[in-house]
Amino acid sequence: MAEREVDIAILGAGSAGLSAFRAASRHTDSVALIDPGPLGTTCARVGCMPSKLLIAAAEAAHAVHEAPLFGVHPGPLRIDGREVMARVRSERDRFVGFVLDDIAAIEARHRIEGRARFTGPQRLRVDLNDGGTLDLHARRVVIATGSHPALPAEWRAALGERLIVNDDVFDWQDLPASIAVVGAGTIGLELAQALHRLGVRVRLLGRGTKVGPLSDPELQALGATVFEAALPLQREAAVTSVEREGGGVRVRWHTPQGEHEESFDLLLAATGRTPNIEALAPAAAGLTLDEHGVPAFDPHTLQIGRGPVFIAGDVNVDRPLLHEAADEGLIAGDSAGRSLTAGLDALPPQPRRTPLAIVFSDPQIALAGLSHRQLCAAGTRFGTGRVSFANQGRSRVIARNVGALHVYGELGTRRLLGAELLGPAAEHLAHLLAWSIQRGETVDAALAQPFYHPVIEEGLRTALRELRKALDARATQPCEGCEPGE
Ligand SMILES: Cc1cc2nc3c(=O)[nH]c(=O)nc-3n(C[C@H](O)[C@H](O)[C@H](O)COP(=O)(O)OP(=O)(O)OC[C@H]3O[C@@H](n4cnc5c(N)ncnc54)[C@H](O)[C@@H]3O)c2cc1C
Ligand SMILES: NC(=O)c1ccc[n+]([C@@H]2O[C@H](COP(=O)([O-])OP(=O)(O)OC[C@H]3O[C@@H](n4cnc5c(N)ncnc54)[C@H](O)[C@@H]3O)[C@@H](O)[C@H]2O)c1
Repeated sequence: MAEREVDIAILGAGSAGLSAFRAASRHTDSVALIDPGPLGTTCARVGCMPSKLLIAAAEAAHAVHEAPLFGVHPGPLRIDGREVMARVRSERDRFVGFVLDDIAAIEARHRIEGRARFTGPQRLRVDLNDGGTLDLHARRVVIATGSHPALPAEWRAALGERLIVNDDVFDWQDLPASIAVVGAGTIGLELAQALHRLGVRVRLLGRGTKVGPLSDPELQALGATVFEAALPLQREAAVTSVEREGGGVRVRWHTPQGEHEESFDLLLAATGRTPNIEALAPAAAGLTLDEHGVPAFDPHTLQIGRGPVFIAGDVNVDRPLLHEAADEGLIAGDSAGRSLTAGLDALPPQPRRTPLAIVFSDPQIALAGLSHRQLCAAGTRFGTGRVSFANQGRSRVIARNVGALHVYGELGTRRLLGAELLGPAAEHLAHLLAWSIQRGETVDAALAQPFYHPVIEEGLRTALRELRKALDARATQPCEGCEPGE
């Protein structure tokens, strides 16, 4: 068995691991980047990029479908599933290719192709892809192993290859005729709506009342109404049985309205993700996992306790988004590198960006800064500025006048704290809001910025004016609808 010593071992060459490698390499040349593959990152291979490619095709189909509203009649819509999927795959491959080029540019002595697990606090065993084994002594370890789809084991046993996850969708040669999508979180909503718009018979089953990540009760209720109108969605749907039926699947579920059953070609499980940590044998490194299956860590150093192990990206479950994974990788790699000389006890905390999350549904959903739930949980005294997009000028002009925006500001300081929205151009409005929040701006400073006419940002101005009124009147948010203890 081969043996080796390194200063820093990085487990996983995804978005977090690659950032960690770059940051760690500024401190020492003795860095090993370990991954069994397939390489190319979740984001580029089976996540952000291919899902947005599928959504882009769906938006094109939807634009044709909606064109008669403007008096434009393009003729019968024909969707060629093979062509749709060919573009998704080829553009996906292009994005993956860039990542593979970056990895290939890393000197071979730094790269280890294999699957790592702990055998001791600073010891790793790597099952090499070539069949060999490597025992590695690493002074520091960065865990950046990502996550995998979580799905009920009994569904896999019952459905075999008819049960799919997001990874499978992006390798399709053609679109299926029908699909049940279980889980109305971010992945379920994005993929179900895209497939629906591409002519696939879809049924999206959400087990709760909520659709997507909105936490503001008013917006949650609006979101449920909007998405129930936009696609075949059933909420409070508990799947009671799944079984093979001919070449497809038979799904039965229960809702407050009664029992339901329907047949589909496939069942797509979009039921959340599990961190890739158990297989690392964390106990061997002395790491204990909390109820979410992750060890306690400092989000400003990514250090686990005061030990030699750091954890970055989706594997720590904290902020499972691409830009956060990249940031966390940088912080973890840098902290691990600094600790080689500075020791493990007082690593400098590094700043984090204002939270920002966007769902590419239609209408888009976005959260910036602190969510309504977080503000309630912290007992913050805040006011809310609201705007509906129903009669917002530019939104109506382009027939995208669906949704609403809530912006939260602190009573007293008048600082913007957070926002939640569902509506047109939410991806852009959320950036403006996140940037203002990060700069520590008050509602008055935000309103002093220029607003053109006629633009969707004028809706944001209306919400800010409403917030100013609420703060002037000292009207605080009573936190109605927040669950006890939140
Ligand atoms: C369908 C979908 C759509 C998404 N859309 C968006 C979006 O639009 N915007 C956004 O911001 N985020 C999006 N995300 C989330 C985003 O993709 C992730 O947050 C991000 O890719 C996480 O990066 P990571 O480095 O933590 O994990 P990964 O990129 O998954 O990297 C983990 C690496 O660890 C390796 N590994 C695993 N186990 C071991 C081991 N034992 N030893 C060594 N290596 C190991 C794996 O092979 C992998 O290469 C989406 C995710 C999905 C699934
Ligand atoms: N646009 C984006 O930025 C984007 C897109 C996709 C994914 N992501 C990231 O990936 C993460 C994971 O997404 P996700 O959709 O897998 O997780 P999620 O937590 O958003 O949604 C999972 C959903 O599945 C439901 N669920 C779980 N078990 C179920 C069951 N047995 N039956 C029915 N429903 C069940 C949950 O109630 C939840 O609503 C997101 O939190 C997000 O950070 C981001």
